[in-house]
Parts: sequence; structure tokens; C-alpha cells
Amino acid sequence: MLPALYKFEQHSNISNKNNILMVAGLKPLNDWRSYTLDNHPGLLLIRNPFTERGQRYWIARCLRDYPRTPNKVNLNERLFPDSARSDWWKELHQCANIIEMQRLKFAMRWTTFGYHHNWDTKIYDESMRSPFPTDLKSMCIFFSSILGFNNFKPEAAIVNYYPIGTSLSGHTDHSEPNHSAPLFSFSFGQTAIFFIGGKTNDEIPTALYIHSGDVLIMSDKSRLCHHAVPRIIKTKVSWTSELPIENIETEIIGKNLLDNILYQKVGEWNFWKPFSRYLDDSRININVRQVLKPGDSTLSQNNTTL
Ligand SMILES: O=C(O)CCC(=O)C(=O)O
Ligand SMILES: [Fe+2]
Repeated sequence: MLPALYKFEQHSNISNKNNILMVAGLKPLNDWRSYTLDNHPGLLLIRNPFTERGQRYWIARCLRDYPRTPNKVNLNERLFPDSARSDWWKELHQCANIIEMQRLKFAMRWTTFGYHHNWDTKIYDESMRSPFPTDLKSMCIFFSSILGFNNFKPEAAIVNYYPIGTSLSGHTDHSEPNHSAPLFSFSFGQTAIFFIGGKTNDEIPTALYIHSGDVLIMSDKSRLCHHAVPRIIKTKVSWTSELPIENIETEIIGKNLLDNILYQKVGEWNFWKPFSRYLDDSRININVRQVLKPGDSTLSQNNTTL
């Protein structure tokens, strides 16, 4: 079945009422373009609110830092050594053999942190948890606050890696005991075709392009809707320039808990080159959810759902 056509409505409900400190690497709020789809209430799309340095920062975090112990990765212990499973990016750049390097590059499909997503049981477990990075936490809280989701708590994340040719089949994200909190999805690198359907599998999905830097929010009625990433499309993204030095006020960096050294380094071509190469034929998606119900501080047997 062909995906439905859609109509975007400019969404203007973005304001910094709580006067929350701006996260470095984002464009001024006045320049943000955000949309709703009239046939998918609760779905919000913000077209790339990041500066180029901001995008580079999150890409570098997703590649160099997040797929490291104690976070979990999909790399199978029978196929990859512990060194690769505990620090994939480092191992990738120590590979002497080009074939082995390609194998390792394309094998990385996800890393999880905070509450780890259990791909088999779909049940979160209090003991299966690694720290949620403070920088990503502050960025998610910034987005949720300016959109009016004031009590959002980022508690679980999946970073999905999509080398061109890969896809994600249709599913709903229902494992979280809390279904009323929104889900935040940040995409970088190559463009994706994203299908968003309805609560049941029978509804014809709407197809959207998701470009580098775009932020998708699934809230309210769209939170439990079926969705899929059927295809990654090679798009020309120019990631190659040296960025001018940008001094961020120390006060802002300190409060956002961004890695200031990394924020500077991603502007240097020599440092940035391997990340740029990876992006030439890959997409990265950071998918952040709240797990616990309001007021809960841990999971209990009762609030865990299939
Ligand atoms: O890659 C995407 O845009 C979606 C990822 C997703 O649906 C998920 O991680 O549950
Ligand atoms: Fe999903």
C-alpha cells in the first residue's frame, strides 16, 4: 500500500516560558521551524534546530562515546572481541585490515543506556541500567520544556546506527510503563524515509523525510503509533569544512554539562574527519524515552508492561 500524502501545519507553540538556559549548539528559538501533521495528532517535527557544530557534537558523542562500557551494544560476543564490544569506535580505528574494519563498521546497529531496552522480553529491569549522559539529559529537558512537556525525565535511550541499505521494521514503542510522556528522536547524517501509521497495523502510514538535525517528537495520540524506517537515502551533506573557533560562555557550557573540549574539537578538520567519513554512508538516530510513571523512582513488578 502506498503511504498517505500529508499536510504540514506550522507549529508555533515553542517558547522559553521557564527561562531555561539555552543548550549550546542550537539555533536561536526564533529560527526554529516546527510542524504538526493534521492526520497525526501528537506528532511534532522540528526541522534541524542545530547549528553545524551542535550536530557534529552529538554525532561525535554517538560514535566515540556512547557505544562504550557500561552501555550495551548489539555486537555479538561470538563474533567480536571484548575490546570491540567495550569501545567500538576505538577498535574501529585500530583495525589494520580494511575488510575487518568494514565488518566492524557495519555491524554496529545500536547502543542503549539509562534503562537498557530488552529486545527479547521488551521488559525494563531495575538492575539493567547504566548512567544516562548528563549532556543528553540536559538537551532533552531543554526540548521538553520549550514544548511544554514540563516534567519529562529522560531515562532510557537507544542510539540506532543505520548504514545505507539497512532499515527498521514497523513497531510500536510500548515497553515503557509511562505511555503519557513524549518520545524524543534526534537524527543525524543521511536522510531517512520514516513511516508513521496509526495504533493498529491496518492504517496507511504517512511517509516523511527525516533529514540531518531533525527532531521528531511522538506525544499524546501518536506516542503508541506504529512506525518504521524503510529506507536510508544517500543525500549530499557537506561535513567537510573547518569550523571557525566558537567560544561558548563558560557559564552555559558548565550548566549544560556539554563536553566543552569535544565541542571545540569537532570544528577541527583533522579531528572531525573520521566522523565525517562514517556519516558519508550512515544515519544515526537517538531515541529517548521516559520509563517511570510520575512520582515513581524505581520500576516495580506492577508497572512493568509488555
Ligand atoms: O530511527 C528512527 O528514526 C526511529 C527509531 C525507532 O523507532 C526506535 O528506536 O524505536
Ligand atoms: Fe520506535
